[in-house]
Amino acid sequence: MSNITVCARFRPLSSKEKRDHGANICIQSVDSESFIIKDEKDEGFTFSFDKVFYEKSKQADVYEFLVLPIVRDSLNAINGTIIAYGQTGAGKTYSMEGLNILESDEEKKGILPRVVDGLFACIRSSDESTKYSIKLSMVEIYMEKVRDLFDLSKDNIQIKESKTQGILLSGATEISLLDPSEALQSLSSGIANRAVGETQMNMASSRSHCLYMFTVHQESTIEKRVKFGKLVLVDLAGSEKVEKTGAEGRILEEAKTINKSLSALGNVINALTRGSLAKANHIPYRDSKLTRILQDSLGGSSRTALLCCCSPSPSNVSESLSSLRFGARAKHIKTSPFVKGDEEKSSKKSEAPSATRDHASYEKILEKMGERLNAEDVKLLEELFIQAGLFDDLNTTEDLESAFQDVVQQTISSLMQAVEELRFTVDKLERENKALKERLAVAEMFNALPDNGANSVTFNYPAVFNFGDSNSDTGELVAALGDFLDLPNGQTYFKTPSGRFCNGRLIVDFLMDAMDLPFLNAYLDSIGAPSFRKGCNFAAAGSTINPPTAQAVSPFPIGVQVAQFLRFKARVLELLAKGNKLNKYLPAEDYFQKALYMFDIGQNDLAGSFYSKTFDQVLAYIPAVLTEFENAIKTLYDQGARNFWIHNTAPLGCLAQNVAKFGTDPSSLDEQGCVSKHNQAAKVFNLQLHALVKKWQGQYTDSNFTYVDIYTIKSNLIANYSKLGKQNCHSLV
Ligand SMILES: Nc1ncnc2c1ncn2[C@@H]1O[C@H](COP(=O)(O)OP(=O)(O)OP(=O)(O)O)[C@@H](O)[C@H]1O
Repeated sequence: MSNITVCARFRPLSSKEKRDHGANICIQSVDSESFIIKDEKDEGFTFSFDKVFYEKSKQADVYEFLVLPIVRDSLNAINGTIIAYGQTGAGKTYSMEGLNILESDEEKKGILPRVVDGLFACIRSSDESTKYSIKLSMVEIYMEKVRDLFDLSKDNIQIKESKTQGILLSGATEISLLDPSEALQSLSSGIANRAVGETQMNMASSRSHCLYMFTVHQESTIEKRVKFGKLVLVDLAGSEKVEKTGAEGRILEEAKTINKSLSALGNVINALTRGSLAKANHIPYRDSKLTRILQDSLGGSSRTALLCCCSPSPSNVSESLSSLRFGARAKHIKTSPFVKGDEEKSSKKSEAPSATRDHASYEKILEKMGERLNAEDVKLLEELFIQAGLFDDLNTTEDLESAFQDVVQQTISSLMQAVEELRFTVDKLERENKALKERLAVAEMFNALPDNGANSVTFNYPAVFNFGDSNSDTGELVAALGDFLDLPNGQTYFKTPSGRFCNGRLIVDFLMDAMDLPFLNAYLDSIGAPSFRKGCNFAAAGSTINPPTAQAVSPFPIGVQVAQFLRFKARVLELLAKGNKLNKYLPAEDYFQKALYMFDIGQNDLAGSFYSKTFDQVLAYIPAVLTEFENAIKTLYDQGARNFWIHNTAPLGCLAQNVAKFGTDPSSLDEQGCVSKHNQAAKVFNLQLHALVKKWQGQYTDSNFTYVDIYTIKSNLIANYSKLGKQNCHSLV
């Protein structure tokens, strides 16, 4: 007999997924039956199904391949079932119903309206000697209760089993369908009664399993024969992880019930796929209402099709993988003669009067189990039977065996689920632990500072003298080169290129704002009448601490910037002494002592060395860079500077140019996609710089040194880049 037909369907990316990950997808098509999916660790898994419907597939393709053959069979009295499986928002309802069940757009129509058209078309074209009638029932399984969607007062429909008709829903409303448009109206009113909740994953997420059951009744006037074909379409509730949806309270209970019934479906599929062991392998249909109703479809002689709906987005890859694995397992189910035997067994069971209970056999079995198990386990099993209410159902030795297997299976599956949940928790805790350790390291770094914390930072300086590179260059390099930057530099705040290598403001601009001081003018930008009253900026893009070498350029290394400062100071003092009328544009004499001296430099020393040095050589180079820094600080101190802010170096490995140059091998990248070695070098540099700042504070006791941990601030921005509306982290360094 044939296997279940299993297909995978990938919907197009949603707008949220596009916002979070751009156009990235985690699947790569191999052909119309196979594809490769890459998980979070970039490991690829190949899946093959009867057919794969990619993002551009049409609703009609899905119907024609997966459903139409089953619709045709149902008119030949062969039962058929079509199941849509997948995470919330993966496209199950879209595949089943289309955008709206009453949608007349031919392209977007889902499976259901096509089934309706298909059934009526087949009937119209059949020969006149056969009379057909179609009936429709619609139920949903919500919180393990079967509700009639055509009559909500029937909210706990019982599932029965008949020897001739198989599984039946006792008392469920059946509507006779006379034509396609009436059928669609009936479906639409049933759908409107579905329980829908709201989760973060999908605003209109269906929280129940919905079953559409068409019964095709046919009567041959020639053969005087009556036949039935049952066609069941199942739109399952979402298979997502509870943790991801942020479910709480009732929604959490719903999610747990959904997950339980879906894992029961998985267990039934697992048990069925064990093939020849089937005799010894009890199929736990009774573990959930869903599996009990689908008993005929999954294990009987009906034809079954499974559509695994998935998102192609990397953000949903673990859910997609679990849906695909479910589909891959289902592919191995064979409708086997054993299952028929099992059915017969079940029907015998329901017919057996309870008075014939065979307690002697029951005890005999327990005795037999005692030969294999110790007394404590036998006792435990007895208790489990009582808890599961199995005593009342135990009529024969076979019942007992089957109940025993049920209990064992249930215990195994709940243990497996517990292991899976524990694994997930361990993973989560490990991740949290790692993040906490990193935060702790940073906090320790800050605590070690003699003068740390926002409260101790004084924003009370008459002027600022700044030294640095492009991070704080407000026009120095552009003035030096006599060059202009084009837009987009300056476009978001200044509305014109401002000499900054930035679209808007730099950190130094925000700091000046916070200190109620005007933006700093570049030392060389002296055309017009720039005011240097509140300070001066010597930072120039591309500059380093160490002097340039044949391998590394540096427009104005820190030594030159300090020399420029000395010249600036001498000139100011000279002009002040002359009582020049332009003095109002110059700092007052005492400002040189009261001012804040800011430094944001060193990143180019590190990043530049990676072009000519090995990682170890870069690390070995750091002390020389810091010695040069120390000389600059000493010169300024000797000149009367007393307030110093030292910015450490940002995560260089996240700079776009470093990723492009040094990050082509994926193993060189960290979890954020940044070059690990560059970030490690920045951390080593920062640790040594931090120690040096502490040394200065001890050495220059009449001064204030503040170490500014820009690395951590930027790391946090990078880790949260998507929340800031950025497509990657590289624009944040
Ligand atoms: N193949 C597709 N083409 C275009 N849009 C799609 C496709 N599949 C799904 N969508 C859209 O994606 C969104 C989520 O799909 P849908 O509601 O079908 O998910 P679901 O799996 O049924 O979720 P739930 O389990 O919560 O019911 C909907 O807006 C739907 O219109």
